[in-house]
Amino acid sequence: MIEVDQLTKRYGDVSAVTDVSFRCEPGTVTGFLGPNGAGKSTTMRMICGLAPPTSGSATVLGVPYRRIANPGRHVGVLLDAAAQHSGRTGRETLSLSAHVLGVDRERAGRMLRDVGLPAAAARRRVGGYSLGMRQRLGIAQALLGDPRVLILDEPANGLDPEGIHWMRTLLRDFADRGGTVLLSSHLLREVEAVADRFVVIAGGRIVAQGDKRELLTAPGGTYVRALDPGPLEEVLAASGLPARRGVDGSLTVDADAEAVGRAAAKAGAVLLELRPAGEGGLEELFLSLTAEPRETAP
Ligand SMILES: Nc1ncnc2c1ncn2[C@@H]1O[C@H](COP(=O)(O)OP(=O)(O)OP(=O)(O)O)[C@@H](O)[C@H]1O
Repeated sequence: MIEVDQLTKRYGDVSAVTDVSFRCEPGTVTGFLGPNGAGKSTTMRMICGLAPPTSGSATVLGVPYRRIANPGRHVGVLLDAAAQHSGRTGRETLSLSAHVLGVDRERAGRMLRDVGLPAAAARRRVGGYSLGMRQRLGIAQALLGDPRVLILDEPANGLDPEGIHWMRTLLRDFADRGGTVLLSSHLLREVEAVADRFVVIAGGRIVAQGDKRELLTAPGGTYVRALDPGPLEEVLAASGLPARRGVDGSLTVDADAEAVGRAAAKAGAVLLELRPAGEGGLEELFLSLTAEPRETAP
């Protein structure tokens, strides 16, 4: 279980994270999504005790992370795969972690094989690893202590398609055995395939969270994409039907298709798509929720 309660982090004048609250339950994978600079890493660092919050709190397994004795035996963390010591081999890296955690070295060897770093790869120095190999090593490290919770920041970065598939299966199995997973990723299709719940953050604030089914089947309304969205947006606004613009230029309108179609006809808009909102899966939801507010002409 992970509980995040009104976490806020400011760096001087920069509000990195503002009033963020969510829970991750055992037996579930929670996808933590947001555009670059949204506040995902900062939130995860606060959960893991690496950045003190300006206000608010976070607990893992009921206590602040820093109060967990030998945390690697309870919580597997992968925040920055590039941060590993480049002069050590993969095997040395994991043996050292096994020693720190009090895990037998045989398990370290097994973990390396399990994550796809067999003997030849494990004997090489980490400095010569590809990003995908570093991620695999980081995942082996996170799993080494047989934890009940996994906190992974962009674990699929740099993995090849086989690696991404492997990761998905691993996380699903982990959760199905009662584990708790919090996972951030830019790979929306992958998150959609594996996560049970989503937390979406933009500009440091939570813009949506909930069950996958609830979020992806939710809002109703109409999704419309026009060759030039500007005039349509103006007619919609003048008709009392304000639209949310996605970063792909689409508009989501709280109205039925007929009302939007009539507005489009009035605007003389050339439509490329007109359909119920929510059919475009996680990607569409993400784009509509995380679009930057548009600057209006003076
Ligand atoms: N140490 C720091 N000092 C100042 N500003 C910071 C610091 N760390 C993060 N920020 C700022 O906080 C905001 C959130 O950054 P964060 O790294 O948490 O975003 P993110 O969602 O993880 O982004 P990405 O997907 O690009 O990794 C950004 O505006 C970032 O510039």
